[in-house]
Amino acid sequence: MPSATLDIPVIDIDRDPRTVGKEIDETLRTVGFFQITNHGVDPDISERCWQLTRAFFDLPLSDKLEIEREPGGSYGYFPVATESLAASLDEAAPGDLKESLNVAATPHGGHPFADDTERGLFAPARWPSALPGLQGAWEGYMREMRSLATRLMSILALGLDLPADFFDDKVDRSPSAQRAINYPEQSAPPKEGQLRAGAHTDYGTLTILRQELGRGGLQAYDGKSEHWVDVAPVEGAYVINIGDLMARWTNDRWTSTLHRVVNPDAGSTVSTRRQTMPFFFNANYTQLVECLPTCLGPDGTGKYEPVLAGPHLAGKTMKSIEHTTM
Ligand SMILES: O=C(O)CCC(=O)C(=O)O
Ligand SMILES: [Fe+2]
Repeated sequence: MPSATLDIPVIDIDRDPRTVGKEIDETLRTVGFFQITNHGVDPDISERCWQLTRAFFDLPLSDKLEIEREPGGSYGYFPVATESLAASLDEAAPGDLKESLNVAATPHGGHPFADDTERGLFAPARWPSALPGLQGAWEGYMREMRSLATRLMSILALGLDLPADFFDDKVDRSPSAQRAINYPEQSAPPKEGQLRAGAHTDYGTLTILRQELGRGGLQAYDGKSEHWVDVAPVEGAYVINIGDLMARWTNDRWTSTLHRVVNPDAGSTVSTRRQTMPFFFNANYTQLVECLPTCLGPDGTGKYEPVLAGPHLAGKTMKSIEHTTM
């Protein structure tokens, strides 16, 4: 049952970055989710990408399967129910009622890969021959997302009392990923325990999600009241949350909040198809993630062992695909 106890704020980020950083710090200590407006993303680039993505999901399955995820890979087209996000938290669950398209960031500035896992996180994208405009539209949108993510990281740094450029050299070769999800109409009832997206936390530093106006379903978990709370779509806004790596980096000052996407009411007379586009931003593959200097505990230490960002991410991603019960 959704509850009104937890407020998911809408934050105008086109103000003094230090003030915005402090508001975000407050939010990430409690809710873990917020929405942003005045974010500067070019609306034409965003809209073109959104519409072409809808056209991709409308293609015949055979055209989409042309770029199906390769065994062992984490990019490309995932047909309905081939991934279970709850499995990333070791919960056995049926596959999520969604299909998705997943594209890796292009490598930045020709840096050598540390190993094959890093190479895999930057796997070259494949595009459907039936929709030639899709590649250009996605590349433009991913540039917008990367620049917004970098700006947000600098606001987050200020919120943590760190210099504005603190994260710059720690995320400039980030193996980020753009994903688009289509949650189709549900003509048959879901299986027991089957959701549009099972309860999970995100894995990396930051997620920037565009969702569809008037088609809800995303819910965040409020640990205090033990209720799921709707993240209602707001016109022109992006939903922002942090992932596990960022929570670890901040020594749990900030929360990587559990979230899920619930099924629409059965027998709805209006369309319940829903599209979203989350952009997952990460830290550089070889970045050592150890407690930030402003987040140390009272005894001057952090509670977690340092980890390398890349292998931490790769381990989580594969779990959600390999442990899906179909
Ligand atoms: O589609 C949504 O609203 C959320 C999707 C999500 O949480 C994810 O893909 O990690
Ligand atoms: Fe998520």
